[in-house]
Amino acid sequence: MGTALIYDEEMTRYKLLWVDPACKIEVPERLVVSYGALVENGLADRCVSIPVREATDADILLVHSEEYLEAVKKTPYMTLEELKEFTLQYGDVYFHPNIYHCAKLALGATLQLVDNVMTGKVRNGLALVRPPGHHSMRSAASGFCIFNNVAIAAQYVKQKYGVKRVLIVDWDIHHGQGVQYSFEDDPSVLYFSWHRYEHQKFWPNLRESDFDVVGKEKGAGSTINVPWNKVKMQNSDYLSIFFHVLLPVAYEFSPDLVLVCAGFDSAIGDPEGEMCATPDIFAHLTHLLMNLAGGKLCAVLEGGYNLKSLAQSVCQTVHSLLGDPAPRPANLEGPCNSALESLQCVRSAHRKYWSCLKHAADLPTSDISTKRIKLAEDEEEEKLDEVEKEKLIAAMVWPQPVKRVTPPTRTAVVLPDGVACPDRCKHFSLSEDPDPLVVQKLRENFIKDADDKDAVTLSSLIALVDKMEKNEICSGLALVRDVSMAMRCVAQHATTALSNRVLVVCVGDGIVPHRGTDDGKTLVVHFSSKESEEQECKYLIPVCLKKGCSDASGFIQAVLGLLLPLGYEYDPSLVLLVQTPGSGICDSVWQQLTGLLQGLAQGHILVLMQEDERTCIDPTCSSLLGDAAPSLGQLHAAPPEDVEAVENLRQRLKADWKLLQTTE
Ligand SMILES: CC(O)(O)CCCCCNCCCN
Ligand SMILES: [Zn+2]
Repeated sequence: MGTALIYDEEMTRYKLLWVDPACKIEVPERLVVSYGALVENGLADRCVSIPVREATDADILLVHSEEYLEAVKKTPYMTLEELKEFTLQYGDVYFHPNIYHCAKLALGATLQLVDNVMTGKVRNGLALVRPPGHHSMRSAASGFCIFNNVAIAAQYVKQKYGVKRVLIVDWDIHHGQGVQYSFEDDPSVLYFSWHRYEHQKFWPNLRESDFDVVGKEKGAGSTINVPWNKVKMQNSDYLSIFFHVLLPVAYEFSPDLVLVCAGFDSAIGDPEGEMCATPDIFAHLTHLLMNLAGGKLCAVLEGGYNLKSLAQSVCQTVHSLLGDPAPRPANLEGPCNSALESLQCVRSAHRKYWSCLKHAADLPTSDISTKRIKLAEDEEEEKLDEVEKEKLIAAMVWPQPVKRVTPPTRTAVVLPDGVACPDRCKHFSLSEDPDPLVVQKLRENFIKDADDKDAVTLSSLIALVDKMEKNEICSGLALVRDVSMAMRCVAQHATTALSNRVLVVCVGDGIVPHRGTDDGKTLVVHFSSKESEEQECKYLIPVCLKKGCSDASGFIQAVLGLLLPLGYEYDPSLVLLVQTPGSGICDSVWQQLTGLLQGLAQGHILVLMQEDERTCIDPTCSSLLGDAAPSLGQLHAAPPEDVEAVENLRQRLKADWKLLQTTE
């Protein structure tokens, strides 16, 4: 299934008609450069183009009041003076004779997107719209927003499709208070937002944007606010929040649909956000959400005011929606102290609502709520000259995102004779006889007692890894007689011949390679149900889960809160995913794991399985080909000893692996 792109240039036909410093950044060029970049990069053509429609009154009244709608309906006939007058009653927003029309198109575009995703015409998509929506409230426009596109879309799918649970991820740098107000007592809509806050000093300066506002009555726990109390947040800060707050809760919540308030003012260079996360981070944020809800993800443009980082971030998002491998998450360090403080506060505030956070630490000693009051007092803090600051931010530079080309072959498979090659995959076997030298070396190192068949298989694997290195093949699956031997051989080849870093993920109680773990060339993470005799060290991490990998909840929480942070910080060039017999892992969990790991190593993942594991071939290939993994359904609480085991591991390893930190 494809990716929808919904855009109409009519939405560029309104703009600010008078002087207002607060609104001057919201310009038509935002859409022009975004759509232009998609066309220029050949991305628009790869999407399914869906036409916009005008939202109806009924659509708008799903969230907004009649009196508000009636008032907005009058604006097309107002004079300039009347528009200015009308605008004064709201904050940081402007009206224009054509903005009501455009607001109906923005909402209509959003609803077209959710209709096409919900009816299975497409898997996911992006609605490139303005005016944005997440600040507008039942009876008020706010923050450039007229109608609350995403909040209405959530009500719309609940009403029209009987959707039980909707996750809204708001990665715009402003708090979408309009969305929060719409669902604060509604447990069926989980609203997650991070936002520049600076202890309530940043717009919209609301007390209810802080981490301790979690929703009301039945909705308690279904509002997650992550305040950024400092600027210059980086990729590591954003990923830490995904790994240790959003993803664990999202998997426990198990939404039927994911809506994204896709604001890109959280990217570097933006005058509003003043953050330092690079556009390619949106490749990962998108990818990490794409295995939820069976892949049903609707991204709707909110903010983004640096025309260069906006266009790049939009392209990164669409690349990922199309299933293109993400660029490697280069040189991540740990979250900064301020981000850690927010992370700990949010996890602590939600401890009692989400079993995945049950073991979260208490509020940090330096309780940041007191800072809120103190800082609010000394308002006259020196304000950097606005113009100077804007010049500095506009002068920010960052590396051009790497080109994301999908290799000619997406997935190659090495199978025993007589096993059919799954469709869409390419059967891989050695074109010519194995190089005698290579075989000789293999014999010496790995296959003393094995027969010639092994030699051919191992030579095929080496050839396959070489083609992945050259980006001729993206990913691979091999069914082999002896997974441990194959694992050691591939790891050895990849680290020596190709001088790469290899992340080896072992699932099941097989044997793990000890080689390479001391010099950091290999990082081995081994999930099993048995206490390991292996000596834990920085690069050899045994994860012992009571029920092994058979308990979906315990396992997926270990993947999200432990394996992904390790993998992203390690940043391998190849991922080796090995399933040893008796792992007990079920297909859908295995597919989630395979899907999530493809965010690493530019998607270069080689899966090794025992040759008699025939049933796993199709689900594994489906995931390697970029199909979304099936939803795991609502997860019950993980076995307490597993949550504890992962928590203890994190505490022990966080000195070496900064992305594992969850407390100051
Ligand atoms: C969609 C959105 O969240 O990006 C809208 C942001 C509105 C910002 C209002 N204040 C602007 C102050 C200018 N320095
Ligand atoms: Zn914003």
